[in-house]
Amino acid sequence: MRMLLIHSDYLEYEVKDKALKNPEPISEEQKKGRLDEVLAVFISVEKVDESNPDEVVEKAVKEIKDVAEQVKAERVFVYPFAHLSSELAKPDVALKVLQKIEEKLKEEGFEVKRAPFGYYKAFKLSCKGHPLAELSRTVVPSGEEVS
Ligand SMILES: NCC(=O)N[C@H]1[C@@H](O)[C@H](n2cnc3c(N)ncnc32)O[C@@H]1CO
Repeated sequence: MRMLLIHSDYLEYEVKDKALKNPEPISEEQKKGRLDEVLAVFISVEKVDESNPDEVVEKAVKEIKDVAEQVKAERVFVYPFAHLSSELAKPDVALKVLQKIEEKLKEEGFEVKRAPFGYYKAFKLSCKGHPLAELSRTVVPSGEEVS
């Protein structure tokens, strides 16, 4: 899994078109979303993660929590982003992984939004620009190597 973490004044998105034949069903309300004072986490779930999705969820949540504590962010935006890897996991595995990351971050006490899966979306992002505002992390199941 590849993650790009951007500490932001805000992230807002608007769903445009379907990017998959069967995107995640969403309500009218989910077609637009915004969070202020947020750690935006753009995530590409990778094929290597399919060998142990639950473990990669645990590792990702640990990394996100660690960065959020460092930058003092109480909100996290989980954003599916198929552009950080050339070896993507299948959509059904990727969606489940992203849903579990959202759920675990909420259990940790964060306010969390997750952008809809399987769509092209317009988005606006305001990066804060401090030294820890732009970070990347890679997590893989144990025993797998990072390519
Ligand atoms: N920016 C627009 C977009 O990325 N759209 C992506 C994601 O929302 C989602 N998606 C599909 N596979 C994956 C994956 N392995 N990891 C993350 N998202 C995925 O499906 C869309 C088409 O790939």
